[in-house]
Amino acid sequence: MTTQTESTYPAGVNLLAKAIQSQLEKLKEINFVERFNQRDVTLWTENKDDQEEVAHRLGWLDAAENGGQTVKEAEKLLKEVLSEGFTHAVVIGMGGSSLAPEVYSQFITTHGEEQKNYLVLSILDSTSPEQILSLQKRIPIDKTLFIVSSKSGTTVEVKTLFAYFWEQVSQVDAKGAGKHFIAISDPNTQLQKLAVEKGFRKAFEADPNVGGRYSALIAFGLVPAVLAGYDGEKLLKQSLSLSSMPISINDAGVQLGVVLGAAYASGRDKLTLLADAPVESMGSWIEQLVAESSGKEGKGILPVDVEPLLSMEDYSTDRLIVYLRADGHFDERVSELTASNQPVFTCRMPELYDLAAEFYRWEVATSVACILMGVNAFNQPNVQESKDIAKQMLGVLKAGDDLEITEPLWQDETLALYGESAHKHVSAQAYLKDFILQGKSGDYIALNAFIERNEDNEIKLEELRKSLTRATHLPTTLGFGPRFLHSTGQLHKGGENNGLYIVISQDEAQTLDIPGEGISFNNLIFAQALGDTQALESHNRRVMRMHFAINSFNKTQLTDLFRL
Ligand SMILES: O=P(O)(O)OC[C@H]1O[C@](O)(CO)[C@@H](O)[C@@H]1O
Repeated sequence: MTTQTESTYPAGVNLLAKAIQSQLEKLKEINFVERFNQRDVTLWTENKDDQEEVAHRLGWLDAAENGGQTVKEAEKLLKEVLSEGFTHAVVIGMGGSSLAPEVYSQFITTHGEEQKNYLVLSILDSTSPEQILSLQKRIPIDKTLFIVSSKSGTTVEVKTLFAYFWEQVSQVDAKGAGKHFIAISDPNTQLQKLAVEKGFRKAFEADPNVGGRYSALIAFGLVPAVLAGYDGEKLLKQSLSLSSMPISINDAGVQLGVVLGAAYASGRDKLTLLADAPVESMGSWIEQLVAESSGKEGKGILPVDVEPLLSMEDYSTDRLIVYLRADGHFDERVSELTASNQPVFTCRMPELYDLAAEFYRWEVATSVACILMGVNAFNQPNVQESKDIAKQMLGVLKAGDDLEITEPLWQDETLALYGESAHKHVSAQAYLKDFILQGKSGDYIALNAFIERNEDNEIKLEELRKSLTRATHLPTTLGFGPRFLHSTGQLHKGGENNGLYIVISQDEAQTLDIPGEGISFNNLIFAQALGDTQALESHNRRVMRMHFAINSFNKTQLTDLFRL
């Protein structure tokens, strides 16, 4: 085994040198390298049942070696659909089943010269009626291939979005609807059965020994990547360049994992991601991987993704900055951050196919950081809670009953506020100010918005993030629901109790029914917002829900509401 000292680490993290050294000693003490190479599941948990699960979650270590057949089948599929005139593809999936495809899709469009035979790939991971309809407007439905992706095959968003698009496709091609759909799922799931029943064009079986968030280099990532124009063999080869076992203490993934662990041990638990535009989506993928893997048992690394650029004095001292560098746009900013005493680690991705190695680096890094933190990187014990509450609410709505909603703290014709307050106030501003000013050093503010994820809403919420940090010096996060429930949702409930959660829900202008369910997507997204709010409350989190009337969110100046 090679020994390593902190001096082999990049200068950007010199500030963490002592902590890095002590994490390296910790790894040596536990005989990490040998045990990792033997796939010793006790590295992650002492619980026997959990160890059994971990044993079925390490398949990602062999993904690059085993992916050849999937790539061949995906290439054959691409040829076939192109020859039949298909031009577009849409991934219907959540979390691990959709975030890597989003990264693949974004990065290749910035390398147009490498994209020869391909389908225009979009991702649908929302139950917002507006978002579903706006995607539908952007695709020629008769020339679109729907990729229904779900490891478990039972995820509610995937099932309902499939039902909707199956009906839409059937209206233009009643007999041949199945030809517009493929499935990616573990063997023998409900989704695999559905694919047979409905005559899907193809169903890919994913490796069941790989968890959702570690699936970028198996069928869930590879099939959409090939359809988007990547050379699948090249992706696998690039990933192999980093992933050939046995692992060593000097490997890029181990190094990043040690930095994450050292930052966490030094109280820098806010992993601030700075990403160049071509790889901006990589931030969401890392967010899920790191938050869902580490955020449990009162611990966790909080990814702070797509944060608006702040003045140097607004960056709190609980941060580690990681720069995802594709074109060097943020080089100057990185110098400024380093000069103002922030540790910065840079991941370089100048070439398209660097992506594959980068996915692998982060998978190793996350699993190593979790060992150092003493948490199991491969389970998500709190994800089910919001889903259960939402399911129970949908049962109530299906039975034709009304949901029981607590009295608002405050209400006018555009907005209602729900939460707890020690004081009575006469304005929404005063309640919101009280809520935010509970924040103290080490806390963060999370905006959990169950609305359409589009540019206008992103800009609006970005402005709010900026003004919240300016006033409080706290980091902010932004998650669109239900997408974030499959990502940071685990950490919100299972991690440290240091978040202030602002849940945003709204009445949407248009109603969109879910075929065969007797309820609408409007009901579903609302139940998901309420379900998550209640799950957060049950963990004694500080939560304020803002519910907007139809069209009111668009018209409200959020920074006026939050006058701090
Ligand atoms: O692929 P599935 O089974 O639909 O799950 C989607 C996502 O949901 C989660 O299980 C948790 O919400 C993620 O870990 C996973 O990536």
